[in-house]
Amino acid sequence: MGKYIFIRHGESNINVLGVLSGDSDVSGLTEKGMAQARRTAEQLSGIKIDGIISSPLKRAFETAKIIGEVLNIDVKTDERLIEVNLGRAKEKKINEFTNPLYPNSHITGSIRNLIGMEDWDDMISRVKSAMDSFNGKYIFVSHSDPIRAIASYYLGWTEDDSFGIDIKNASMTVIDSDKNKVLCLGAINLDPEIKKLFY
Ligand SMILES: O=C(O)[C@H](O)COP(=O)(O)O
Repeated sequence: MGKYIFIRHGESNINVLGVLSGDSDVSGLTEKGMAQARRTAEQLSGIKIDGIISSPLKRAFETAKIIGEVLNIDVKTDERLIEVNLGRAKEKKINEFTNPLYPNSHITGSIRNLIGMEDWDDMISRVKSAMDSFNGKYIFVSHSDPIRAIASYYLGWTEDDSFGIDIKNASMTVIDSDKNKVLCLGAINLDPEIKKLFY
């Protein structure tokens, strides 16, 4: 356990198509996604951490490599940080599965089982397992759903409670698991008071 800076990868080619990625690995970063990753790396310059752990998917690993180059830290990958398994929704248009009253939103729990999507609690368990394996101060580069899920867990929220959370590309969500606290959620500018915890 310790302090974790969860970073969603930068914008990917599939993100811009309005297509659900899931654990698909067909998509790397756009030029904008690379610029987002570089901007986030600059926010983090000067921190002292124990490592960078990344989802093995190309869009996340490319983001982690950009951050690692700026911070001069090698990147390790861990499958437990991979994006949610979307079942039959993988690589399909987002709005085929979201509530038609709320286009471009999240697939909600009731549909999860119907399409064979990974269970919300299972997703939380695997991210927590990764945190248990890396004790200290880490950057975890991951994806929209796992970050929203682990933040909701530490906020004491359900999946429905978190429906309004939109984890932006290359944004930072900082969790202090020793204190069971979410210090920031989807931030693109890191609060200096939070950054001090990583010196
Ligand atoms: O498309 C998806 O699976 C999610 O909505 C976003 O996934 P990503 O964070 O890997 O882009």
